[in-house]
Amino acid sequence: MSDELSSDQNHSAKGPPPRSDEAKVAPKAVVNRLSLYLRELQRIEQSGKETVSSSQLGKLLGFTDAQVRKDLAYFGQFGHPGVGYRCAELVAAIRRILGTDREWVVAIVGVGNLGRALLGYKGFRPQGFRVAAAFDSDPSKVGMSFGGVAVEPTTALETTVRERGVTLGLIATAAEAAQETADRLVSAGVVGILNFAPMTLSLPPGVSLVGVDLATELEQLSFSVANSQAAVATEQSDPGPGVAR
Ligand SMILES: NC(=O)c1ccc[n+]([C@@H]2O[C@H](COP(=O)([O-])OP(=O)(O)OC[C@H]3O[C@@H](n4cnc5c(N)ncnc54)[C@H](O)[C@@H]3O)[C@@H](O)[C@H]2O)c1
Repeated sequence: MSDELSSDQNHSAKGPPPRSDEAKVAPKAVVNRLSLYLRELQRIEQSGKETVSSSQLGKLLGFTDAQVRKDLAYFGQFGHPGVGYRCAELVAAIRRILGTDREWVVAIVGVGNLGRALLGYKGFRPQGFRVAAAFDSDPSKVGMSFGGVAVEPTTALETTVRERGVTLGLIATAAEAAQETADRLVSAGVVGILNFAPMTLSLPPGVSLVGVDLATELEQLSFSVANSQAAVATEQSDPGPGVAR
């Protein structure tokens, strides 16, 4: 995911309340890990376990216990001596920090291959994201329904966004249409945009932007694989301390 989070987190009346000072200074990598902690804690809760230690949580995700404690310390004190973290309590706290302790109303613009897949994804709702509208400029797609959401013409975008209280927009249009789509969403009241189109968007202050680029993620993966292979090769060729080559 690209690092395009707006530095201005000044959300409008429709958005969440301002986050704590601590949350504002947390690096993006820490915020990314919060989502991972949340997912894992929810799984642990579902398995019937009520508490978890930082080392157990870290182990499940491949992090050290120190990393878990340090990340969470950005936002407050959540552990209990001799108990660890109470899962339900930490889930609630992380949801509050991430702003997903309330429902976000989402619109998807561009109902092609990606837009349809996103509309069909059932994982948004449980995390607090309700997809309430979908738009496409192709008249042949208007009226079709995906994941229970009817596709509307882009001419209805502003009216529908306002009427349904949409606050987040997800752009899955062709790249050329992305900026205009973003401008229209923002003018209709959207305060955050998740952009899948391969296009750098320019947005006014107060509107948050996250770009998703799976090619970048694959580059990160290839970098990681290449480096761990190089590390293994070095280890295998290293005869160890005190051994003359
Ligand atoms: N970020 C990623 O990792 C990633 C992965 C896949 C695709 N993408 C990008 O996501 C976008 C969608 O990909 P796709 O495979 O679904 O493409 P697609 O061609 O199948 O779908 C694009 C849809 O956008 C609609 N559209 C075009 N202009 C529009 C406008 N002005 N308003 C509303 N709708 C409009 C088209 O009618 C079409 O239905 C593309 O920009 C693609 O490059 C990004």
